[in-house]
Amino acid sequence: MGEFTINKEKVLQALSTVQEPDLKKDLVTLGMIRDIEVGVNQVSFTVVLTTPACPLKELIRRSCVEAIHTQLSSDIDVKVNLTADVTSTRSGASVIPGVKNVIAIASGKGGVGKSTVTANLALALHRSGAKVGIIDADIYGPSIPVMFGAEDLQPTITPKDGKNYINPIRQYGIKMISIGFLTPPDSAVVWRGPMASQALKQFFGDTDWGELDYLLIDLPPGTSDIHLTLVQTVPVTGAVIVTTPQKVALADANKGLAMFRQPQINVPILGVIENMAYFTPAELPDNKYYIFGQGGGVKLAERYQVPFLGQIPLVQSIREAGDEGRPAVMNTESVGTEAFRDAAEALAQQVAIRNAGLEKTKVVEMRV
Ligand SMILES: Nc1ncnc2c1ncn2[C@@H]1O[C@H](COP(=O)(O)OP(=O)(O)OP(=O)(O)O)[C@@H](O)[C@H]1O
Repeated sequence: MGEFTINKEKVLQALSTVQEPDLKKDLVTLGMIRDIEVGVNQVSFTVVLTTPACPLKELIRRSCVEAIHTQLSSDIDVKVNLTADVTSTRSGASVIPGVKNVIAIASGKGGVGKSTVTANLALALHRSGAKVGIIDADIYGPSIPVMFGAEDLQPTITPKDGKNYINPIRQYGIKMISIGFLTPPDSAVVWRGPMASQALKQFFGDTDWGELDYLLIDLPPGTSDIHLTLVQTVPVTGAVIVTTPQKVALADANKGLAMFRQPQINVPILGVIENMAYFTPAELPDNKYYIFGQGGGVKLAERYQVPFLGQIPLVQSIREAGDEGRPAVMNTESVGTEAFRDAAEALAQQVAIRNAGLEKTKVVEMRV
C-alpha cells in the first residue's frame, strides 16, 4: 500500500465532483463540507446536510467515499461525519425569527386525519434530530392536546422585557400550543373568527418558541379566516395538503390547494400526503385493501404538479395511539411508523429544495 500526501485542497477538489442530488450542485459549492482533517492514508470531514431527516444521507456518504477513492486513491481510509443545519428562508423575519420553517398542514375536508398526520410528522422529524413545534390552530376540533396526552397541561407565562410570553407545552420533545390549552373542552367552537385569529397571532407574537427547525401549523379544515391570519402574520415556508383517496375529500383538497396558490396568498405547496390510503389489518401487514379508492392522492399531486410525499395506511393502531395520547410513531413496531417516517423525510427534503430554489415567502399585506 503506497503512501499519499493528501491535503485539504485535494479533498475539496475530489468532493466537488459529488452532487447534492436534490439541489443539483456540488457539495463544495453548496458549502456543505466542513472540518477536513487529513493524515497518512486517511481523511475525515463533516458533511452538513440541509436537514437531519435527509432521506439521501447514506447515498451522499457513499458518494463522498467513492469520490475520494476514485479521485485520490482507493487506499485512503475515509471517515464521513454527517450533521445537519436546517435551511431557512425566514432569516430576518420580524416574528419568531428563531423559527427556521413554518409549515402549514391543511386539508380540504374535515376528519381526513390532518391532526394525526401533523402529530406523527412532528415526532418523526424530532426523532431524526430536528427541533420541532406544533401550533394547533384547528379551533373547531383542537385535537393535538389529546393526541399528545397533554390535555391536562397548562402553558405557563413568563414576563420578559415588560411583556408576558406564553411558554409552549413540551411533550415527547415537541413544543406545542393549542387553542385547546386555553379554553375548556367543548367551548372551542364558540371561538368565532376574530377571537380565534387573535389567539393565532398570540401563538406567534407572544409565545416563546426559541429556536426551532420546523413549526407545523395544524389548520382547521377547508379555507377560513385562520388561513388568512396565518399568511398575514408570518412568512410561511410552505403548505402540506392532507387528503384521503375518497372523491369527496379530493374535491375539497383541490380547493385547499388552489387557495394557497392564489396570487395574493402565494404559499408554495410542499406536497400532498394521502392518509388512510389503504386498510391494512395488523395480522396481515402485507395485505392492502383500497377501501376508499386508489391513486387519488398521486393524481391530485400530478394535476397541480406538486410533490407526492407519501401514503399513510389506515390501521387500527394509528387511531388507538392517537386516542391513548402517544402518536403511532412513538411505537417502533407500528405499521404506520415507517410510512410516517418516509413522509417526514420527503417533507424535509422538499423544504430544503424550496429553501434552495425559491424566494422568501412574503407576509400577505392586508388591503383595507
Ligand atoms: N391513518 C389512520 N389510520 C387509522 N385511523 C386514523 C388514521 N388517520 C386518522 N385516523 C383517525 O381518524 C380520526 C380523525 O383524525 P384527525 O382528528 O387526525 O382528523 P382531522 O382531519 O384533523 O380532523 P378535523 O376535521 O377535526 O380537523 C381520529 O380518530 C384518528 O385517530
